[in-house]
Amino acid sequence: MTDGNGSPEILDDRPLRLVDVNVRVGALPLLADTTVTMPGGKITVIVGGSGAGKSVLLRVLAGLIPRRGETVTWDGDIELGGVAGEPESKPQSRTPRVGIVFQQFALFDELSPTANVQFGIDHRQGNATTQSAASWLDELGVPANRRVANLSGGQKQRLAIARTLAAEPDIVLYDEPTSGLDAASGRKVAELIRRTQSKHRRTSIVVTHDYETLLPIADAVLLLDSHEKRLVAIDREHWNDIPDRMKPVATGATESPESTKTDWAMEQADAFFSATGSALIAAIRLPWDALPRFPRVVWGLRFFAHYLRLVGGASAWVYLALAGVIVGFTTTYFTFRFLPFRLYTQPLLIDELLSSIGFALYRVLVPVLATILIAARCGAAVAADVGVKQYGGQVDAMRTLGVRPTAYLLACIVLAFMVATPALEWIAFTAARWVSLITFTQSHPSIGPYFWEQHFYRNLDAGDSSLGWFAFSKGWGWVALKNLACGVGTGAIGYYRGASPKFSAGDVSDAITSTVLWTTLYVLVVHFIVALFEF
Ligand SMILES: Nc1ncnc2c1ncn2[C@@H]1O[C@H](COP(=O)(O)OP(=O)(O)OP(=O)(O)O)[C@@H](O)[C@H]1O
Repeated sequence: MTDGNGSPEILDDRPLRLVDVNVRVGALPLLADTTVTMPGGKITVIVGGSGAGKSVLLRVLAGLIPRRGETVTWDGDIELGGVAGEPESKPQSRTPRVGIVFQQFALFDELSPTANVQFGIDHRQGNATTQSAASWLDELGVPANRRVANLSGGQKQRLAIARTLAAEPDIVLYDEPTSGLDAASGRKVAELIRRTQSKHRRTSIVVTHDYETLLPIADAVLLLDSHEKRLVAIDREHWNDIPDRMKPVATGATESPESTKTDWAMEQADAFFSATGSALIAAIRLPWDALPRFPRVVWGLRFFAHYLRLVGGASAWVYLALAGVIVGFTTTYFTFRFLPFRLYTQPLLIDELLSSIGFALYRVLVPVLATILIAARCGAAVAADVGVKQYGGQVDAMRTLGVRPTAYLLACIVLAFMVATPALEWIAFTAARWVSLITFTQSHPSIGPYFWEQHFYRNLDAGDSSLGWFAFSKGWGWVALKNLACGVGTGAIGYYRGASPKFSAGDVSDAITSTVLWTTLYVLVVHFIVALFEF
């Protein structure tokens, strides 16, 4: 949808209207039967005491909280643009899009400032080229050649604003835009919001308790009254009274009544069944959700490269090679070292033992060891990456840009595991067979490497060894099956544990721990089940 100039049509003059909206946290209301209109093309500042529910309301407006959310629930109507029933209301040509500038910025740390803005541009509504990423950075005064992690708080804030505006939303929500900034920087951010709002004509809604800094840029002010549980419009002549009306919510006002042991047990059982149900649904949906249907192919490839580096990077090669060295040495050295009645049995069994070692390493030991190590190391890495993105708001930022997080994250993670798991296992097996050869020739100097080679591969020989042992030997299909089943499952568990709601850094750490637990258990079960059919 574009205007006459080829730029996307912006529904800039449409009001945002809440009709009979109720918002609850658990059983306790934050908003009750609230009907209010926020003017289109203007800045509305929503103020309220600490804990009144401003951030929850903003997330409801951004579409980030479903009506029947886990803790927060809401009902009523939110009309984004166009007031139903009013004669002057224009017909709505498309669903208006809401952009949000998150309190904690929600920037992609692994991308450059330019790439962060480009992500917004590439996922905007409509295809017309308007402003480039470089000119957005220039306009908002963000250095392009610095890592995102090294930007100051104010620069990150401006970059977050640039990314949100670059996606050309119809309505821009700002969550506590001056929090964490000193008074001078706060004023600069307020001026910036005013300036960009005048230039880009978006309906802007700013949620804050820093009324002193943000009231000067307000066209309208709403107070989130925590006693009446309503949004109350404050006329300009009463703006001076706002500090008196912004009482913090009394401690315990939103706390549940003291819970009993039975309640606690019920909650735990509820949480268990709900988690099990979600896991089952996720497992059923996995083939569909993990299909690489990228909204933009170039971004799909970028996320794939990121996860391939994370899962199959150089440190993983070294890790798996070391594991191969250890398993290659122990199997070869100790088999002969502790052979009973060695003097008599070794001459009889030496060739059989070598071919058994080769078979066991290739079909069982290296696959089990490698996939367990991959599950722990790479599963944890993915859970940490996605967990930080969930906690830091990047997953929500994707949603507000109209991108399903599974499209880039889950699909790319699963693909990365499908590529990296066989490659890492090949590294482990290669290390194991070389070390087995060295160990054998060192411990049996009179026999030599030719004997080892003749017998180590005997049970694996598929008749064509010209293209390498891993993929063209007997039973490689079983090895590949175990690799893929373990890789896909590990990636999916890491993603879903990371993407579950996170309210603290501790939740991220819990997700990593539980990922290691579940992925390693899962891998053991896969090997057990496959072994029943394989042997
Ligand atoms: N997921 C959740 N689970 C339980 N309680 C929640 C959740 N999210 C918000 N709350 C509760 O809802 C209330 C409103 O929270 P919210 O973060 O919206 O307040 P706020 O007005 O933004 O406060 P502040 O200005 O201090 O950030 C608080 O009592 C908070 O503890």
